[in-house]
Amino acid sequence: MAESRRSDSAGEASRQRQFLNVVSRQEATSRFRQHLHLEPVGAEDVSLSEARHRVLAEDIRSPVDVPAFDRSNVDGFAMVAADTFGAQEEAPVRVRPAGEVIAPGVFPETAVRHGQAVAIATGGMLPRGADCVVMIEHTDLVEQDGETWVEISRSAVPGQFVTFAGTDVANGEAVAWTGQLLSSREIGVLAAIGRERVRVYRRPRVAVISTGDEIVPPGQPLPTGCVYDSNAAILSAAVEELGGEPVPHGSIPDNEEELQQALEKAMTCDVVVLSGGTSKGAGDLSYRVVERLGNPGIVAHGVALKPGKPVCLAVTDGKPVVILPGFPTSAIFTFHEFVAPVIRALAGLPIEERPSIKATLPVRVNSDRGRLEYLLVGLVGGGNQLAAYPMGKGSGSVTTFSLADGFIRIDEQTEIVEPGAEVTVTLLDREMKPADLVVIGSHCVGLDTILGRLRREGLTIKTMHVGSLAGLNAARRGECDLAGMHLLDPGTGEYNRPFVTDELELVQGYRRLQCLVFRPGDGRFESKPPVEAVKRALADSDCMMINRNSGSGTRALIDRLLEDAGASRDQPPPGYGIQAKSHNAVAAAVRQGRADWGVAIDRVANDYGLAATPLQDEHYDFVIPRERRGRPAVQRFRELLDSPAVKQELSSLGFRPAAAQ
Ligand SMILES: Nc1nc2c(c(=O)[nH]1)N[C@H]1C(S)=C(S)[C@@H](COP(=O)(O)OP(=O)(O)OC[C@H]3O[C@@H](n4cnc5c(N)ncnc54)[C@H](O)[C@@H]3O)O[C@H]1N2
Ligand code: MOO
Repeated sequence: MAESRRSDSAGEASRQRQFLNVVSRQEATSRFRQHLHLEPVGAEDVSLSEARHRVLAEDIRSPVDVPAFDRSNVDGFAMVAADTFGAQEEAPVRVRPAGEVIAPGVFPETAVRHGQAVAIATGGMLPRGADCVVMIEHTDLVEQDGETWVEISRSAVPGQFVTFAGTDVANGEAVAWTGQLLSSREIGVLAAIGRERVRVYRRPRVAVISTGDEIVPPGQPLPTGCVYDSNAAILSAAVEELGGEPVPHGSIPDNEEELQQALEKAMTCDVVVLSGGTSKGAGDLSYRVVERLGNPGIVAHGVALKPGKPVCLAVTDGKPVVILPGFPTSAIFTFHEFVAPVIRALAGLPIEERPSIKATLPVRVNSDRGRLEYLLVGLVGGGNQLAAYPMGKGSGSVTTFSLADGFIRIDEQTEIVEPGAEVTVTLLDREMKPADLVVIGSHCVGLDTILGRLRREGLTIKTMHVGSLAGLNAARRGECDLAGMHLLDPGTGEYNRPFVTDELELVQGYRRLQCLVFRPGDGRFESKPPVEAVKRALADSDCMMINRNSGSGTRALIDRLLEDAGASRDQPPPGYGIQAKSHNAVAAAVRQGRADWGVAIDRVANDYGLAATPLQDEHYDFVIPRERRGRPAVQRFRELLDSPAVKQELSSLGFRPAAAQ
């Protein structure tokens, strides 16, 4: 797959059309809406058992009273309240029992007169003449001179323990309205008024098409260079959430004919959503196929938005056809921006207003001039001290949208937003639930296992992987409960402790083994001490390294290793400029042959089937803001960290608990 794409595009690269005709978001929306009929696509009758998550297409009035009769709310005696006046424990009043016991569902035969009481069950129908019910606990049956009496030890008022007919729902009262999304709660009411079928809007059918030679359906092996089709899954699920019916059309390779056929089939749906191939690059075919649609066809291709610039909006005979950018964050964002409101309208749902919340941006953000930027953020902190952290994984990320709490807008004119700026965060969910434990900092699978245990204990945890230094700073500002870090102080050669300031407490975590990693069998490195191995690498002009980002502990280690091996600062070895941001990225590059050596922890090297020569222990510790030490989730974290079970689990993952030092 990857091969054929490469050779095709080599020929076509020079022929790609270069530019999109970028318009503003408002302009794109108005051009798009102008050609659409934003009305429900139709209605149908469904039974109540199929009605959940459907949108009502009728106002519903009750044809009955609920309850339909005056109902007793307790087990006891139905009687005339006036007969109980003055009754008390020491001076009960006596009435005569009438013969009947009124069970629910039975029409009472007895008419109650003054001086009488009829036994009645909860849910029973109040008999003629009675105006109250006295609970059985406040009565006693007594025999005197061969006669039975009911003694009443509490006085009652008229209406006591009775729900009169129509109190809950009156005959003719409206109980549900057109446009209402039916949940279990409304469905209960509809059943109570006797409805078995309801008229609901037909779900708009939304064709979902993925495009690209490299797109592989989940469940199949993933060839190198390919990606799993996540867009189809998230878009289909989002369509359902919006009241539509997703119609999957699979992923179509970069072949114009096949794409044309898929589009023709998809045209039976009410909305067509494609993803990928919307840029004007050589392999980008989607827009060329959509371009052939007429009346009017493409109304906007290129919107001054980030993410989402290459989104392509078309309408043909009133039917929306949208090509979303292939990058997952761009795809879902532009879907929510342009397509979701259309699906809601076609499904008969009202416009959705997302709630917003004020927060402070703790870090500097650079934005492109000329594009309205939607920056996804995670919120941490509490009360009126929320900090909005940019999620920062870019348009290609699949996790950003699922982890973010909301987004901020950076307008077209703004290039820099300074740290400390107050921002308005539009929330993705309707409410912000505070987590029991907020963890910011460097990511580690060892930490993941402890957090996994806390989650299983029912605690809610929010994690943000921003790196050691940003985590440390967040902890200093009190934005998190815990920050995982592995910072090497080049001056002292000590990990973490030199960075701990007064407001923080250092908690010993565990040790990870940093190694020189390379492919097994590479004679330049195998069985050689690290400095010797790197000397050989330096002597071989074909040998390519992979570096780490500056500021990381691993980078300090790499620089020291290169210095010890005599590398020139002015002429760093090939690959020094490539700065991967994680152990995994280093291992993947070496594994796939894009680099020959790098530095990573041994556990990751093992996972990627690489050989690893030990360099030194790295200390992965935690800092906790002192003011947060008393929080139950923090205490529980520390207990777990010290527990034999966790220590054993960490050892099995290749880490050494600090105490074992
Ligand atoms: N020279 C330029 N190149 C690009 C520009 C530009 O202005 N000039 N714009 C960039 C922007 S912004 C975006 S967004 C992307 C969108 O490109 P396409 O819509 O043509 O998407 P593809 O190239 O097909 O794919 C992009 C990316 O997304 C992955 N992808 C595609 N489909 C799926 C899927 N169903 N599930 C998961 N991932 C998917 C695909 O493999 C690519 O990695 O263009 C930039 N380029
Ligand atoms: O604008 Mo693209 O949609 O950033 O990734």
